[in-house]
Amino acid sequence: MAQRRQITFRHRFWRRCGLIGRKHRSGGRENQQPKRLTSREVALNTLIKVAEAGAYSNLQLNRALQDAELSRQDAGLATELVYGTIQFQRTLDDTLRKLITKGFDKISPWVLSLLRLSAYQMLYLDRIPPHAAVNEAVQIAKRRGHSGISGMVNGVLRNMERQLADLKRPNDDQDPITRIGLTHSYPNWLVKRWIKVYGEEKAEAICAAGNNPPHASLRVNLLRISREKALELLAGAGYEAMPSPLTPYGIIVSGGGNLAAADGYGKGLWSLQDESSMLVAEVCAPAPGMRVLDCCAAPGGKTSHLAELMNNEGAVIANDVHPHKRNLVEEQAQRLGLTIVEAVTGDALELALRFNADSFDLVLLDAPCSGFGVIRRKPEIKWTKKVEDVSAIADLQSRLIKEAAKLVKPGGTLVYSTCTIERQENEDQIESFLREHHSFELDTDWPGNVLEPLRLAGVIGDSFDGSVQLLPQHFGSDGFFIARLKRKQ
Ligand SMILES: C[S@@+](CC[C@H](N)C(=O)[O-])C[C@H]1O[C@@H](n2cnc3c(N)ncnc32)[C@H](O)[C@@H]1O
Repeated sequence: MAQRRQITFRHRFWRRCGLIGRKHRSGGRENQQPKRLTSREVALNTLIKVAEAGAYSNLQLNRALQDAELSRQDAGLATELVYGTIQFQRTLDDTLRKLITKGFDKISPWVLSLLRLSAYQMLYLDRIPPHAAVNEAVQIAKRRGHSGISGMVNGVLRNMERQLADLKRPNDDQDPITRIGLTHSYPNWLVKRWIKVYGEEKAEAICAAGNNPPHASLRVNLLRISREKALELLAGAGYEAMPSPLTPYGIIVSGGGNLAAADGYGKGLWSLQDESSMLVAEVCAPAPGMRVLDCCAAPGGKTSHLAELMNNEGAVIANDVHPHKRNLVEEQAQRLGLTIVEAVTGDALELALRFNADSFDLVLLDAPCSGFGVIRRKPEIKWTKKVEDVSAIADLQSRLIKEAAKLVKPGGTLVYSTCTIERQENEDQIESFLREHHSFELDTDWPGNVLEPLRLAGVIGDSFDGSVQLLPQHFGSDGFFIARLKRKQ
């Protein structure tokens, strides 16, 4: 169970993406001597909000870090504690249940979060001495609760400290679902589904990869700068930057500061985007002058990439159901100097009422999905999503793809993508759509620079059918499904 985890690694990723930053306050505040929270208290407050209010961990942590004004090192620890505790929640609870034989389910939420947070440090973070984790937890319990609670926290964690070697032994459950679920901390229903589709070995690799911190990547705006020049600029600004092996537009970045605050971002030289996500617009391969519809566009990552690939010539209608997200798309387009993007608001289920049938050369449906391809970024979805959510979202996707198809010209292209690895939302959607829509067929005519790295990595083989399922372990990028369909003439 024990793994050496780099405390500052995750923090660097989120800071680079601009999701974590220090708040700059106006003067005078230092005289008021506000009570400063420790990194563990910041982490605990965040975990409590995520558990009780269903807040997104990344947004909640960002807010908490801005308010707390921790040192870079402490912010790194708080980040590690939040992500690690959420990721390994199942395994931590399983361990705690061995020590708390009665009343585990009645423990109040904040005490449970504190126990999990402390257990995570003791079981997974070799750089933190167990006694330090216990002492900190007891101090927090004293400050927040009464002596009974701090006594209980002390008793459970000291007991854990004594049995640590035994508790860290690898899980050898005979049942592969339970073994994988407990080792990598995933719910059994999810592991069971993935074993059924991918087999035991691949399913385990998916689960392991979902616990790895994501790397930061950016997409170069080739209308403004070449990738080589962008690499030079980044190196000059203190980043370690290297070309993505997956896409000619991508750069993988480590070291340095907040990428979203960096000069090149403001000047529209690049956008922050995962490499798998970049492949979607590349598979669309839009030509300059085309009329393109992005059905579910916000915040505009793929919309802006499409417009860049079109050399800012033609039209990209970027639709999203949420009115407040329209600004996000418009801001992206403006920052990148893309004038052909028109952001609109509406339900994609009604797009055929607003636009003429058969009127777009290319329609992209980057559908809302369960998001299991981005568990590294949002670990709480392991615990919040249920099996019935997958069926409900699959039902919406199948209605969306039928509506999107109505708008594609004869001879035009429909691209369907999701950031999930669920067959029901991916391959099954395409199969059932094609069964009912004989005027469409899967299109294997993908750009060579997209196919080559996928072939080299063995992600696609001779039986490539015009769709791909990227798994998080393939390139260390998000799990994504992409299918390209052609409407027959
Ligand atoms: C996967 S995200 C899209 C990400 C976007 N394509 C990008 O690359 O930045 C899915 C989007 O679908 C939108 N959405 C959900 N249901 C929708 C509907 N019925 N009609 C239109 N948009 C919808 C959500 O608001 C969300 O922004």
